[in-house]
Amino acid sequence: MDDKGDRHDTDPHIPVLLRPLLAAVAPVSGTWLDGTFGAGGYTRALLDAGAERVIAVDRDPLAFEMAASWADRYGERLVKQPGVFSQMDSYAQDLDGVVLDLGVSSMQLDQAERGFSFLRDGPLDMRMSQDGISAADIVNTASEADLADILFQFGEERASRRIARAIVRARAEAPITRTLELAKLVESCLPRAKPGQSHPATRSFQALRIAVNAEYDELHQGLMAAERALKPGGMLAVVTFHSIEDRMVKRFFAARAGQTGRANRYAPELVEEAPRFTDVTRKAIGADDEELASNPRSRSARLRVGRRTDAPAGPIAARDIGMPEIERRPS
Ligand SMILES: C[S@@+](CC[C@H](N)C(=O)[O-])C[C@H]1O[C@@H](n2cnc3c(N)ncnc32)[C@H](O)[C@@H]1O
Repeated sequence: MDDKGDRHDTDPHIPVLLRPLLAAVAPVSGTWLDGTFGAGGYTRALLDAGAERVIAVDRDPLAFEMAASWADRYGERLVKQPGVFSQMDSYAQDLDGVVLDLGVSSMQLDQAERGFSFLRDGPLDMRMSQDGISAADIVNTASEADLADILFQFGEERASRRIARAIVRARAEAPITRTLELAKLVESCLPRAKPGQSHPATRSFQALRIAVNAEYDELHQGLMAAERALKPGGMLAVVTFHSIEDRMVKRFFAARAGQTGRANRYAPELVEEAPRFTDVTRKAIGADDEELASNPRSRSARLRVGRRTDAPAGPIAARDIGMPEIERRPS
């Protein structure tokens, strides 16, 4: 293990918005499901706050290995469940609470060999679950138009066409297989970042990661699965890291809280139904100054919370919560 690897075992991932999350869902009791176990920061906090049992889900097989040193302390109160949170209702029912802390963990980002980081050289992988198609598969086989759509729709990258063209030209010479190779290629298509601006490859890497792990689809399915798995009165808390995810969670709660109106100007008028969630956060909760100072990752984190009612669960269309869909943009 390299020096970064050693650091992961001792200081893996600082949980974001933990204090406001616990305050928003208090009092914690009964059975909870943590759909994004990661380094277990939320799971541990829920167990320590009074949860009798936490079902901890993660699609990354390494997540549970890293928790081996402390997880046994909780005995049968901690149930490790490898898998995806979109299937949470097949793992458990009648839950008192569900927490989702979306995206990647610091351990995943910091390990060069996982291929998530544009700052560390590694294989262009980005698979949280370590199976399925990798970022290299997409980069080397998708059409130029599809690449541009992924970068634009999933990463809000305005230079998507320019970058897609550069990728297709470069891969005609040799496949793009390393993270830094792609990062440099993206950088060559964009103006140099000014001080304080994010790295030019940030949006492209985010877009590819989202595509590789089908993250928007997981979120859409996961919100519906939580609705099916929660008992009346149960709490759903979701922490997001960028505007598209936050929009999806916001619109889901708005629609489920029985708020009428249109999800967007093309969508049909939402029908007023018995609310499936109440006590929904009016305004997303962000990090306070103390957390911002101690954990830069918290800068873009947003928390939204809702309480399940006894109204029957049901489906909601992806477009009604503003999920981006890959489709050709007019040229
Ligand atoms: C931001 S980290 C969670 C950190 C955690 N809250 C903590 O305090 O340590 C996100 C984790 O969720 C996992 N993950 C992301 N999407 C998932 C999904 N759809 N199903 C299951 N696990 C997922 C990732 O593998 C990663 O380990």
